[in-house]
Amino acid sequence: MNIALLIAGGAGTRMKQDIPKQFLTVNEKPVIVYTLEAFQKHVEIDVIAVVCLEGWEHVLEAYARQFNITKLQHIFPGGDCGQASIRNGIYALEKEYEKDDIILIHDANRPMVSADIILDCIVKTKQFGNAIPVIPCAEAMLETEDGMVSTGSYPREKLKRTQTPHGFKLGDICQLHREAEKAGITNSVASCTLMIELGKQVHFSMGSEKNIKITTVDDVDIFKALLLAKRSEWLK
Ligand SMILES: C[C@](O)(CO)[C@H](O)COP(=O)(O)O
Repeated sequence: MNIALLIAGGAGTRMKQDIPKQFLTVNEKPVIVYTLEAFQKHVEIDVIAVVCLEGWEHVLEAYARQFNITKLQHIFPGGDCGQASIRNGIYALEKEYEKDDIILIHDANRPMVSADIILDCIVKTKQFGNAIPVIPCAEAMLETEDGMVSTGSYPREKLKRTQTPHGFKLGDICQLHREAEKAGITNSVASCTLMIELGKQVHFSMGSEKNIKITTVDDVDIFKALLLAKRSEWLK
């Protein structure tokens, strides 16, 4: 069984909009619906669950009905940070599914995730026990203490930019979060950073520059351009 867990618990403060970024409508469709559709259409995905921002559950249910997202079977409450939201989702799923089931934890605001990225993540998770899609760093990477001036640089060949979905066995990711609770780690940026903070290794799967995370208003423009490019490809 392969389960997609979409994380839609964030209020989207970096976007400076009243509507959380995952519920913003772009070209007449909410961002989260594009993301749901990517997993709905994927033959390898059996079930979709969403960790949802409080107060938006009914909106999500209505969208699922309107856009025929039949694989959406669970909606769980969000937490006060990403780590807490993921923990809520996986602990709830643990009660219903097997330890060896594969879970793909995905940002609800990454609507351009492709079928190939999802498939490669599943294949690598089966092979290595976990998989994190990555892309190279194309720019020079500088360090700073205050965000104003540089304090050093970092070799970009040694860096990878991480994306989602993050693939795990359900039992392993629950175990990781229990270890984090014991160690007092409460606000790791992502499951991959939590793995590393707890001394474990993550394996890489295929990412893409097109698998964007909609965080700022600029990202919405990039998303619109990518949608247009996809549409022109279909029309060819
Ligand atoms: C998980 C993630 O997408 C990996 O790049 C990223 O860390 C999520 O960050 P956010 O702060 O929850 O948007």
